[in-house]
Amino acid sequence: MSDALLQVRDLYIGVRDLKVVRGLSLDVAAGELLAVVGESGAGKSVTARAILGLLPTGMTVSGSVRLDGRELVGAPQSTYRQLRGRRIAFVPQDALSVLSPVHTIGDQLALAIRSVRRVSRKTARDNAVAALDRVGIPDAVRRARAYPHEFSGGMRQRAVIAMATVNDPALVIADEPTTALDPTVQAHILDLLDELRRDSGTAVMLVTHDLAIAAAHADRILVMYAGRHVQSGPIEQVLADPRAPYTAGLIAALPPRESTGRRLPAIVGTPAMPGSLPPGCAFAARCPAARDICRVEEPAPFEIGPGHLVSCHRLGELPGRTTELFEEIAG
Ligand SMILES: Nc1ncnc2c1ncn2[C@@H]1O[C@H](COP(=O)(O)OP(=O)(O)OP(=O)(O)O)[C@@H](O)[C@H]1O
Repeated sequence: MSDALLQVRDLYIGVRDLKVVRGLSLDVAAGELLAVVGESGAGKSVTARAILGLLPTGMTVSGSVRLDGRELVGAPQSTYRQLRGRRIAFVPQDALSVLSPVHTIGDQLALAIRSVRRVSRKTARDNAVAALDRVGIPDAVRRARAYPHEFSGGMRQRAVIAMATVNDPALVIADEPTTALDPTVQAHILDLLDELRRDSGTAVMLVTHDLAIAAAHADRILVMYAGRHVQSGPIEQVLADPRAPYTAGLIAALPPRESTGRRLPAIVGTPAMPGSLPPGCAFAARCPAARDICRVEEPAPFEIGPGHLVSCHRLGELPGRTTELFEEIAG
């Protein structure tokens, strides 16, 4: 059994009669950054929220989620309340959804600190200012007295990261933390997450639809499609050898590094949705390599190298460079 900090096994998430995540397994090791990538509707956000115990009412979870070896599926809300902000923390896309509009940023941080550590108000306040300073908020003493709506989007996201990391969690789950921000601010926030990870050894599970972000920041990657595992492994290996056609299609659609490069088409068609999943591999309808078996049976993850898994029936029969599958479409 792996001794990862976070172990998710055979996770199913349902809403009404639909299964939006189907048999997903993943690990996050201490100190690493796992990027979870896939198109809209792949189930990235609900997976993140299931791990945090933050799914909306009405959604059901089965399988296993272990943090520090402790099972969380089926645990009472009191267990999650104990863990969140201490061992595991959340950075959502929308900072305003986690910041209180009626308290200053400094007060919110000080409260978070005092909920975990027995320190005086003054010490909590000083630590709050230090936390804002650490995430690059200028003039932190003054800014600690401001309310969330007085911050820019980028500064608010920094404040949320300060809040998430102030009690030194082992794992931060960040769900599209930069999607709402302009590209320069995005880069600063991602660099900040890298920096915090380097300085304090916090593991990060980063949910993103942007493969370029994963390529630049992740140690390992998990590619999802229609609630299922497609490919996972060390980032360099997955990028260099995207064995699953869906991964290859995502890579083929990345803008070229040099402006002279030829931009390849994105994967044709629209993502499969939980209400209308075909039998077999959910990607088959969009996959240039699909054969009969793909339309009948769902592929299971197969280990092609240490910690490198691919879910594809055509695994052994594809061209050496799988991105070619998509170049052919380009004509
Ligand atoms: N509160 C909800 N009620 C019903 N269905 C939901 C709810 N939240 C998500 N879903 C459904 O679950 C599936 C997975 O959604 P999820 O948000 O996890 O996808 P995602 O990969 O994060 O995509 P995106 O990048 O668009 O957020 C989708 O089909 C979505 O419609």
